[in-house]
Amino acid sequence: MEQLYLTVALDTPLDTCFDYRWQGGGDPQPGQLALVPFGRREEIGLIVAVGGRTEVPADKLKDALAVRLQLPPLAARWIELCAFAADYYQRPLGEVAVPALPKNLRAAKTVALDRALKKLDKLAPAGDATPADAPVLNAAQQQAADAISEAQGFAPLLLYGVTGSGKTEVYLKAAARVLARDAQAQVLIMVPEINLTPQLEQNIRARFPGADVATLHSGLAEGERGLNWLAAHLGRARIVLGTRLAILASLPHLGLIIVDEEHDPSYKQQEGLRYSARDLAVWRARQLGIPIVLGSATPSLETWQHALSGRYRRLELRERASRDAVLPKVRLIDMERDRPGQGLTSTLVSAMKLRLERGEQSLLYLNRRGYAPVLACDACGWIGNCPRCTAFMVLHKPEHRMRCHHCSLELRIPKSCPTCGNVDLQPLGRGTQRIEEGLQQIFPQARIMRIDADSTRLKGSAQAAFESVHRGEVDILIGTQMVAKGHDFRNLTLVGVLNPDTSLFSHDYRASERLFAQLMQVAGRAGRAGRKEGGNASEVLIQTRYPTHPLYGALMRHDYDSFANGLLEERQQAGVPPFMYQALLRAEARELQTALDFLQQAAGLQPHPAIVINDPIPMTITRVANVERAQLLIESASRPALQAFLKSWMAALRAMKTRARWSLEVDPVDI
Ligand SMILES: Nc1ncnc2c1ncn2[C@@H]1O[C@H](COP(=O)(O)OP(=O)(O)OP(=O)(O)O)[C@@H](O)[C@H]1O
Ligand SMILES: [Zn+2]
Repeated sequence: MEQLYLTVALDTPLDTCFDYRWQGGGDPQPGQLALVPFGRREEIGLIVAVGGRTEVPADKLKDALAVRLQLPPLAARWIELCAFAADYYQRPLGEVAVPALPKNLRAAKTVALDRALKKLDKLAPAGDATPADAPVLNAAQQQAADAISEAQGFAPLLLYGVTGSGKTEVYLKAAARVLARDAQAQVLIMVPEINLTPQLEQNIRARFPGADVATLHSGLAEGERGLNWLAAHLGRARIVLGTRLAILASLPHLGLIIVDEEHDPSYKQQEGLRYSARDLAVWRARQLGIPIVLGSATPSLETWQHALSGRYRRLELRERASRDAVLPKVRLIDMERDRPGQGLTSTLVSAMKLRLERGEQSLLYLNRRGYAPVLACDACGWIGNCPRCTAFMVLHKPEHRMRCHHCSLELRIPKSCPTCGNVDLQPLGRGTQRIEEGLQQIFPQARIMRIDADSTRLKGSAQAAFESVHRGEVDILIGTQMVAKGHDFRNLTLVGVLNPDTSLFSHDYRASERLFAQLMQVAGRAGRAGRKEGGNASEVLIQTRYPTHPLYGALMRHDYDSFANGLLEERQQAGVPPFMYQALLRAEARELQTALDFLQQAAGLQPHPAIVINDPIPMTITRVANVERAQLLIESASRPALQAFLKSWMAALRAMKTRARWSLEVDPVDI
């Protein structure tokens, strides 16, 4: 028999694939997984080619140890998707494809894989229970759903619908049609946060009792994640609901992609392979020639620009869906006139009181967790800095700790000032914990709940918290952006926004886009069910020192269109994305100078006429966990030119000798 060689992609920074001899029999296919010796370890890799020849000399060639023949190969289309991502984000194929697989499948032993396959085999197919009733779509929803179903081939559609306009129903209708048309078709529905999956999952299962539904997100236990991944890969799961990592799932019969809240920053992976799941989703839809729906009340400027230029088709839902529901009235509270006590103005307190009397819920939004952002000494001016970062230690009172939000260091709260001994240390500013404490004093009878990253550390606690809000066991909810998006609160008629001003004057040109989206989203949690008999009109109260700022003006008018158009004009004049393409080279070292020197050298490697290479600068938070960090911004008006430059530049960077650790990010969002 002819000798077989496997070309295998491995999860390593070396930008190449590796050949192995295969003497094990069977019929290994590209797209299957192989266990191979690599250095001193054994690793699972993806077989990208199987052939009868290799360039590697016989004495250098090693044997592959095993091939997972029981696992049907990943489709060529899937490998192409990974190869595209690898190419675009300047990574080797193996660093994209292998980590995209669930851990259980990548294990050196096959117990977990075999068990999962057996379990799936035995699992009864989804039943034929009667689907839950769907509301009758309104005319705008119907039109949007029709447009999606009628789309032929690759069709990017922006579903631009105000908060509470019933975008979910449009997704479900479009999904139902795809599933009905083709007995194998699969639909991928993506949401930005794990917290949003349970509510939607329940909804989907009730609506599609005959279809297998699989969820994919980082909150799942390994076993379950492996099982769900396999269900998708084997074509069993007809609907896959997931967060950003689901974009790299194997879906051999994918017929429709839906990206809910497409503007959400969570779609951007911020470590390792820094990909945009939304951008990859669009690429995947194009590759497969299928429709993709990007849904949002506040589309990203990138998507908005594509809709304006006609590359994406815009479908609109201008009205709220529930009977009698209208968008809430937005009012600004001038904090110079109505001075807050405990962080809350009297206007806001009265509005909350009214809700309590009527048995309606209020939501307070403050994007800052902890008790106070800093602890200080009035006597000598000492401030509680993190010893390892250029950042303050955040006071966490219920946990009796000072915490650094950058390196996670925890310290005891000092009883007295470390410099002068003063025992009267003052917390400055307010986080969610301190607001919660104030609320308990103002409304001792009210049921108050705080939802933020600290209150929901335990697995399942976030879901439990949201469920109790939905059940009406909470009168006042205080939270960070976790509570702002997506949730369909039915009895909430007041939203109070605390302290949004800090983002108004940020040096980051994306800050106002983000702030506006956040405020519109959180405002959108109020008044979704329509006005009850004798109930309050829903309202949003924003505490600000800048009541005349145009951003707030646009917010009061619920006018995303002109706000977005205005921002796009500014961006075009300033020559920033989406009118410019960027990449960011980051370097870290013990000494800042080492990082800066590396970047300086990198900047001088290859001048290029279509590329602007800026000066290296220290990052805003320069030191994190005793590591100094600097960055270098690369820009070009042409994406292909930038891509071509990065390719050869990366090769040159890899050849450089430096003590700095570095990484490249394409389309960075935090600069
Ligand atoms: N045609 C309809 N008739 C009556 N109620 C509807 C209809 N469509 C949707 N709804 C209800 O309207 C509410 C809001 O819908 P949904 O949560 O889908 O809004 P959304 O557009 O996703 O909003 P957001 O952008 O704020 O997440 C839900 O409670 C939903 O059940
Ligand atoms: Zn720190």
